[in-house]
Order: sequence, then C-alpha cells, then structure tokens
Amino acid sequence: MPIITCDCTGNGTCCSVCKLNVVGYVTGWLGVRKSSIRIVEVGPRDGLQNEPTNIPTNIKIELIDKLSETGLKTIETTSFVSPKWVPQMADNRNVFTNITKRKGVSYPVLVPNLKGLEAAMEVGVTEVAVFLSASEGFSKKNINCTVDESIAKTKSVISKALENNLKVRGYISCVVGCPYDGAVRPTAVSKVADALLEFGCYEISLGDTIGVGTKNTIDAMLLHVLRLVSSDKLAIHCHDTYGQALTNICTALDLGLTVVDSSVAGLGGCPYAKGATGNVATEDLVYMLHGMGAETGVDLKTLIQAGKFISDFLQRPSASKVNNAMYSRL
Ligand SMILES: CC(C)(COP(=O)([O-])OP(=O)([O-])OC[C@H]1O[C@@H](n2cnc3c(N)ncnc32)[C@H](O)[C@@H]1OP(=O)([O-])[O-])[C@@H](O)C(=O)NCCC(=O)NCCSC(=O)C[C@@](C)(O)CC(=O)[O-]
Repeated sequence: MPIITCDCTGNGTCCSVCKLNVVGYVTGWLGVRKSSIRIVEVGPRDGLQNEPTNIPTNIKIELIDKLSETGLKTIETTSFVSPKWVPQMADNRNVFTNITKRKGVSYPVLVPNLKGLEAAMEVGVTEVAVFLSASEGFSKKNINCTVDESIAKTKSVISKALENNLKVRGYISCVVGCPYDGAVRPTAVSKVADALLEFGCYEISLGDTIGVGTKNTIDAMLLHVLRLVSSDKLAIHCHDTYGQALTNICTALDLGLTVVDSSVAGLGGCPYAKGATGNVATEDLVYMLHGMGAETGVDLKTLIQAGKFISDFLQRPSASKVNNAMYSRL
C-alpha cells in the first residue's frame, strides 16, 4: 500500500488525509470516553524475560493463571526464542502446556523464526507474535540481522503461521528511539508496518522499547503511521523508563487507538535494550482507563492480587503506583 504523504501541519485543512487525521483525533478523543479498550498483558513474557534470576516454571504458570482470572482477554505467555539469547524463556513449552487456558482468552507467544514457530505449533499455540525493529542497531542486537533481513525472514514465518490458521501479531520495536542508533524516523516505522500488514498481521504493536518517547515524538510517529495504517490495526506498547508511558498512551488513545500493551506490576525490559525498565503497569493503566469511563473488562482488585503475587516472589516493591496505593486496602 502506498504511503500517502503531504507536508501540511496536519491541521485538517489541506487534504483528505489530514481531515481524516483530525476526524480521527476528535472521534478518538470522544471515543475513549465510552469505548472499550483491549489490554494486551505482556507481563509473563516482556515482564519476566529480563529477570536476572531464573523464575521457576510453576511461578510463571501461577502468575498467568492469576492473570487469566482478571478479565484480561490477551495474555502473552512466553517466547519460543533461542535459550542462549533469552534463558528465562527456555521453559516455554512447559509454561504454555501447563497454564489453564480460559475460554475467550488468547495466549500468544513470540516467535522470531520458523524454528520457533514450529516449536510453538507443536504445543498447540493458536496465536504468535513476530517482532522486528524500526532501527538497525536494535535489530542486530536483538535478532542478529538487519531490518531488511528481518522483514524477509518474517514473511515466511507469517505465511506458514497463516497457512496453519494461527493469528499473527507484529511488534515493531524502537519506534521513537533506539539504544544504539538514537532517534528513529517515523518513516522507518511505517516501512516495517507496511510490510507486516501486507504479510498478514492482524495488529501491529508499536513499541517505545526504551521509554524515551514524549507526547510530541509519539504524536509525530503515530500521525505518520496513521497515513498508512488505520488505528484499529495498531496497538501502543510503552516502557516507562522516563515516566512518560501513561501520557504517551493517552496520546495514542486521542488518535483513535484502542489496544494498549502493559505489564502487571510494571515488570519488564528487553535483554537487548540496556537500561530499559518495565512496561507501563497494567494496574495503573486500568485505573486510568476506568477513570476515563473506558471499558476494559478487567477487575482491578483481582489484577492487584496478581501483581502482588509476582512482586512478593521477586521480593521487591511493585512498580505499579496503584498496586502500592490500593493493596493494603483490599
Ligand atoms: C532470533 C535468534 C534465534 C537468531 O539468533 P542466531 O544466532 O542468529 O540464530 P541461529 O539460527 O544461528 O541459531 C543460533 C542457535 O539458536 C538456536 N535457535 C534459533 N532459533 C531458535 C528458536 N526460535 N528457538 C530455540 N532455539 C533457536 C539454533 O538452533 C542455534 O542453536 P545451536 O546450534 O547454537 O545449538 C536470536 O537472536 C533470538 O532468539 N533472539 C531473541 C531475542 C529476544 O527474544 N528478545 C526479546 C523479545 S523482543 C522485545 O522484548 C521487544 C518487544 C517485543 O517487547 C517490544 C518492545 O518493547 O519493543
């Protein structure tokens, strides 16, 4: 699909694309106040993958089972990646096989290549997530190939997954900043998004992997990508390293996105994005969304209990302000 370009200020006057953006902006803003927001819980994967000490399989299973009781509809469970690269995810088969899969809940897993997809299919996975980067530096460090090589490799993974009736989500990392390359141009994001959509991803999660995004940079990136991809095919994935995640999520909601990734207890960080702290805490996200009058289907108290469970196991306070404020009063 061609990228529609224009050089106006996006004020909705010069062309249909901008009018669309302004309409999207207004309806997005109004929409959130009554629409439902789908939360993609990534805590068991993005949250735990970077933990330095091995987390026993039974603890991972118990966390996922607790999250399944909260009303979350998507719980990312594990990764089928090289154990040499991400040892914490080495028990992927055991975790996926032994969780209690709740009706109506999806349990996607990350796969970087055909080997990972085949291993995931062996244990009955029905949804996978491929993951690429908008920046060369992170692509090389994270999946050991260039952006173009990753696009080429991913095409065969997605087509094999679709042939086997699996749903495929696509992640794009470093959508505004890269720990190795610095600032990332929106055009680099839309290039990858265009490819993933063309290959058949049902949704693209735009990851501020190191949490450097601000309202302006997230706005600029989204306005560019929205020229190419409709908001209903996009998700926002914000790490909270600089405390900007909730603001950046609101920016995305105001532009019409309705899918947000988050991590229970604010766990997380990528082993190949040094210094990146956790995702926005799911508890804080749910509290904010409910305060806006948006529906999430999530029971905050049950979620807080799940966050407390993993924080207690890790023997450190939760990164969720809502958890810390509310737990003692449950
Ligand atoms: C992609 C590779 C494998 C390339 O790694 P490579 O070394 O280029 O691949 P290779 O084909 O040479 O294989 C190396 C070894 O890994 C094995 N291998 C190969 N593939 C698999 C597999 N799927 N499952 C299990 N084993 C695998 C393969 O068999 C071989 O084993 P050996 O012969 O040395 O014994 C590696 O770079 C890798 O696993 N990277 C994963 C990195 C990762 O998981 N990062 C975190 C997820 S991304 C993220 O967190 C960001 C995100 C999504 O949250 C969004 C955001 O915040 O931005």
